[in-house]
Amino acid sequence: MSNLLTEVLSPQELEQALRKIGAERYHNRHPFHHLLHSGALSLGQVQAWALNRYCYQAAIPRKDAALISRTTDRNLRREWVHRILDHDGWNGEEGGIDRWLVLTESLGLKSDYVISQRGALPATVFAVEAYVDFVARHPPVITVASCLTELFAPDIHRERISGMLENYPFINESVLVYFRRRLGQAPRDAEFALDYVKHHARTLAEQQGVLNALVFKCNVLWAQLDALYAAYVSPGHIPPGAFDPEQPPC
Ligand SMILES: O=C(O)c1cc(C(=O)O)c2c(n1)C(=O)C(=O)c1cc(C(=O)O)[nH]c1-2
Repeated sequence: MSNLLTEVLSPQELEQALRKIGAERYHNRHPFHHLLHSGALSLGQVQAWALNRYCYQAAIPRKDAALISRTTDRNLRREWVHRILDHDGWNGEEGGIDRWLVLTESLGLKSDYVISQRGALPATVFAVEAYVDFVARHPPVITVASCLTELFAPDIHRERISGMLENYPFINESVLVYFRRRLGQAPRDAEFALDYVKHHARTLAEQQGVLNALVFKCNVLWAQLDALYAAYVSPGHIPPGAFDPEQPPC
C-alpha cells in the first residue's frame, strides 16, 4: 500500500506521486538485475531468469484481454487491443512472445520446455497469476495504472541491452531484439496510460486505488526477482521441479 492520501491531488501531483513510487520501488533497484546486467551471472543463471520471465511475457496478453473485458469505453478498448497483438503477433508478423523465444532458444533452452512453464519457480507462477487476477477484479482506471511500471521500463531495457551485450559472450544483438522493440512500444503505451489515469482518477478513492495499484505491480515484479535470487544466487535453494542448471531438462 502506498502512503495514505488526505486530499485529492491535481493531475500533475498524481503524476509526481506515481513517479516517486517508481523511483523507490521499481525492480531496476533489485540486486538480481545488477548481477544480470553487470555480467556476474553464469549461463545457467541467465537461463533461469529468461525462462521464468517467459511466464510474465505469456501472461501479459491475458491480463490485457481481462482489462478489455471490463471496460465499456470503446476508445479504451480500441487503444488497448494493439498491446495484445504486440505480444501475440498479428497478420503473419511475429510478436513479443516469439522474440522472447528467440532469446531463450539462443540461450540453449528448448521452446517446448519454456512454453510448458514446467521449470518455472512457484513464486513466479503466483506473482504472474496475481497480476492477471488483479486486472480481472478491478475497474479500468485502477488496472490501467497497474501497467504504469512501463514508464520506468525503457531505462532498464537500455541498461540491459548494453550491459548484457558487453558482458556475456553468449549474448548478441539478435538475442536482444525483444528489448530493442520494447524501447519504441513501452513509452507509447506508458504515455497513453499515464494520460488516461490523470484524466480518470478524480476522487480520493480512485487516486488512492491508482497509487496502490502501482505499488502492487512493483511488488509483482520485485517478488519474481526475490524468488530468482533465493533459488539461483543465495542461498541457492531450487524448489522441487524447478529448472536446475546442473541438471538441464531433457
Ligand atoms: O524488462 C522489464 O523490466 C520489463 C518490465 C515491465 C514492467 O514494468 O511491467 C514490462 C516489460 N519489461 C515488458 O517487456 C512488457 O512487455 C511489459 C508489459 C507490461 C504491462 O504491465 O502491461 N509491463 C511490461
